[in-house]
Amino acid sequence: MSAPEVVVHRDKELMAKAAAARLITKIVDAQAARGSAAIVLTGGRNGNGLLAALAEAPARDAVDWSRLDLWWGDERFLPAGDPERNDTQARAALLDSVPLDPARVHPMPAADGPYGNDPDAAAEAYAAELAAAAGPEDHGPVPSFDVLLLGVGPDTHVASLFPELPGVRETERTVVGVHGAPKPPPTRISLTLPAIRAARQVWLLAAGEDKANAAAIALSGAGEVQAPAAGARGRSRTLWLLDEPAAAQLPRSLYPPASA
Ligand SMILES: O=C1O[C@H](COP(=O)(O)O)[C@@H](O)[C@H](O)[C@H]1O
Repeated sequence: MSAPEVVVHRDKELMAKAAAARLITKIVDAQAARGSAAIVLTGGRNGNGLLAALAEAPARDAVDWSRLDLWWGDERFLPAGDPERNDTQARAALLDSVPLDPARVHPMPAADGPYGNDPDAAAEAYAAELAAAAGPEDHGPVPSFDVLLLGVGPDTHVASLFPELPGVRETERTVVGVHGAPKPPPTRISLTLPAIRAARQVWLLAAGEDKANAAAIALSGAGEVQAPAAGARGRSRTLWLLDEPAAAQLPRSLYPPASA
């Protein structure tokens, strides 16, 4: 697992634009090297901000959208199309405006879908979908995602892994149903830390002063059960993309001066 690297941008708009540019480059490189790319999307303000910036970026046309696999790191377990679902928000921010192959877009099941109102069955089904997409070259029953995006909550949650809840302690399953999440809605589906750690690169996004304490805790040696963001690491790279307000409580030793 890789050690965290920190990049700080002036404000959240610049952070979103820079992250979008970085993601376009990663996708283009992966498609050139392997024919396709696999990305895991996150919900939340910063994840959606990145997608909106990507939609606006002229370089988005460098991506072959038909050779891109999209997965989700977590989902709010609500009916399909609900405005609070992460996939609904991602479609509005970017996905509806690019020529994706629908067969390569893998939303997590909805609460009015084939598993009914059973998030555990829905999580099991998503784990099976991931396992079916994994090949012998992959590291376990999930594909080797090129980039896995994560927003960081003010309480250090990532995906829908919240401090001290059972999901963050999971060591076997790749996807779990989440019950009683402290952030609404209480019922969710989430990748687990073992699934997150199968990604080549994990990028954690945090902007705004309400994220400063979470970033400082997670980057200062906290345990992953108390601070799930601390356990989110990529196999080859773990990148924290912050704006200055979110980085305000970090020791300066953690990042070089003023990235643009
Ligand atoms: O509920 C969620 O929250 C986190 C963080 O969101 P933010 O708005 O505080 O940035 C998000 O990463 C996750 O996907 C989402 O379901």
